[in-house]
Amino acid sequence: MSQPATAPLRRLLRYTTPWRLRIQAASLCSFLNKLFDLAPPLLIGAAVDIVVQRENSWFANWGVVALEDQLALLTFLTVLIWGLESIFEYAFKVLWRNLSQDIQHAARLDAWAHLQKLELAYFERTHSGRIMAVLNDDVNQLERFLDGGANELIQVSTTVIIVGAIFVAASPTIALSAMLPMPLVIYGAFKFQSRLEPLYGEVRERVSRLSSHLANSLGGIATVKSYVSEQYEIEQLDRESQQYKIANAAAIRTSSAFVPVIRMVILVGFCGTLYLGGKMTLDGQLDVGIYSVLIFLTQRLLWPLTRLAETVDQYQRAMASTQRIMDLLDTPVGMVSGTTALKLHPGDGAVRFKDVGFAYTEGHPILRDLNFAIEAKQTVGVVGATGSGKSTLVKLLLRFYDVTDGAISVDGIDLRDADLTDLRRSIGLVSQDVFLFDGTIRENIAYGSFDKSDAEIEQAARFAEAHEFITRLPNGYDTRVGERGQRLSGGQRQRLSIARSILKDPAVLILDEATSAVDNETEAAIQRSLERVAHQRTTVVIAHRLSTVRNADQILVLDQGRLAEQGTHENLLAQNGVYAKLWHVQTGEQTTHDPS
Ligand SMILES: Nc1ncnc2c1ncn2[C@@H]1O[C@H](COP(=O)(O)OP(=O)(O)OP(=O)(O)O)[C@@H](O)[C@H]1O
Repeated sequence: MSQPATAPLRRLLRYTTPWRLRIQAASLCSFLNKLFDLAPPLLIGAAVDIVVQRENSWFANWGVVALEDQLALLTFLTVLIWGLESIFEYAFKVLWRNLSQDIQHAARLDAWAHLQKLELAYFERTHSGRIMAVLNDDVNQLERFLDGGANELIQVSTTVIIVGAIFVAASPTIALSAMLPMPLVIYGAFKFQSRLEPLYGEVRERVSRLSSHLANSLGGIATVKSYVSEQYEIEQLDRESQQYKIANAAAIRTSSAFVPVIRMVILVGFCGTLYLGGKMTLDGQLDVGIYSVLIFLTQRLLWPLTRLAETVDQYQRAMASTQRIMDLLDTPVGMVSGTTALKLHPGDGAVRFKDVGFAYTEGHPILRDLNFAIEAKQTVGVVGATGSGKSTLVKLLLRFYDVTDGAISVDGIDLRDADLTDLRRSIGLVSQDVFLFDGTIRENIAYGSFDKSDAEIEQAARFAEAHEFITRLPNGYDTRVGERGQRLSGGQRQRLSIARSILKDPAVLILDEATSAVDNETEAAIQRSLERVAHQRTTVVIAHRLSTVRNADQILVLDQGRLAEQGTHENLLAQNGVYAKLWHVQTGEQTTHDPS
């Protein structure tokens, strides 16, 4: 959720406070560079003045009477001014470019760091493409503006002020005619700006939809191919891309009109200077030197003002991007860590659910009145029909979400009071959806346990019965697994994920359908390694196949979010309820307790 719309420039200035001194230095260099850049017309005026007025020239009035000395002074001033102009040009370029690099780096990193703090629910309601658009496009847009646009803005303003001042000093009448169109130009620029703002907002929106679409389709490329939906996907992208094109076309139509309009308005001022100044010079009311200065300066005014459109344009885009970056940075963190340390070691980890209720959306409870306790080192099976809330229960234990009612505690500490990092470090999750990062096997096993040695990584792999297949791979532990581990089989991926959990050495291990997607042989191997790992820690096993949890210390049977039954396999069969029915369906067995 974004904060109330504060002006983006103000938000940018607040964000860039640490760089304020450097921004001021860069702005000063931009100003000084423009100041010296505007001096050559004055030098031309002085040259004309020397050759026309000779001993009555401006220089002569300052005490330099000899013509040769006047020319020498003019040459010296030219070298000095051009030298200073070059020095300040170098300085402002280096300063602005380095600033733009530092700020874009910080913005990207801050946004990424803030994203890491946001709760799972944020990612469920926000498209990944939209997030990527902020981290890439918006940050780059800001970088481009700081790289060139900020300097442009300062230099255009400097030009208008200095040229205006020279005109007023030279001849208020001509200044009036030259500057007459200026309010119109500035009004026009702001008018354009306000018209462009929503248009660019729309363009940004379309870009993010386009990225979302791409990210989504690429993620499901195997499904696209298996359903032969390539043409459909092309048409979908065509539609999104068309929308982007249309949004851009509207922005282009408006922004393109600016330069021609401005040029024609400035022409009025230029003609005024030419005609009025010429007439006054002919009448002897204006020095010929000053007349030439004014002519050249009007030219100097023309181009920066025609570029004003581009600059305003760039500014506008940068502000739209800033708004989105700042919105992301200001997104409140919905899941605040508690302060109680929770240093669990294998052998600890008694879990208690007390009157727990939970709803993803208000009014639609998924879990209701859950009451159960898991002793430390116990293995607990959680079973129930699809959609009964098994995975949700695990998500609550990891505190991906907070309970709506009741409380969950580990070793007597309410999860909401516990330090979140401690809590998640104490819990290992092996789920059906294994996620491997695009890196080596070694990096993937060590993910989250970055300080572990190669020997420990290998030992974890042996425990997970993964070592053998890893050593058969061309580069062993250094084999790259590809994006999302695509180059490995499902069973291999699952074994790596188990190795990762073993290396983490958590007090509480959660297996969410960990073996449901693998063949019998792999399942047996995985079961063996899991049993080895499970016996010394609290383990929660979610399974559809009841045989997986048959030996658990207790089994929780969920039915539409409620705890329908609870007990050991034998107890539950004896109860002849939901569990017993499921067992019969899965095994085809009748039990001695079955009265039918
Ligand atoms: N992020 C979510 N937002 C909204 N509803 C959700 C979310 N995740 C799950 N649900 C809903 O919660 C209910 C329980 O889902 P859950 O994944 O916990 O069931 P499950 O018992 O693990 O199912 P399965 O055995 O199919 O994995 C389902 O009705 C599901 O639609």
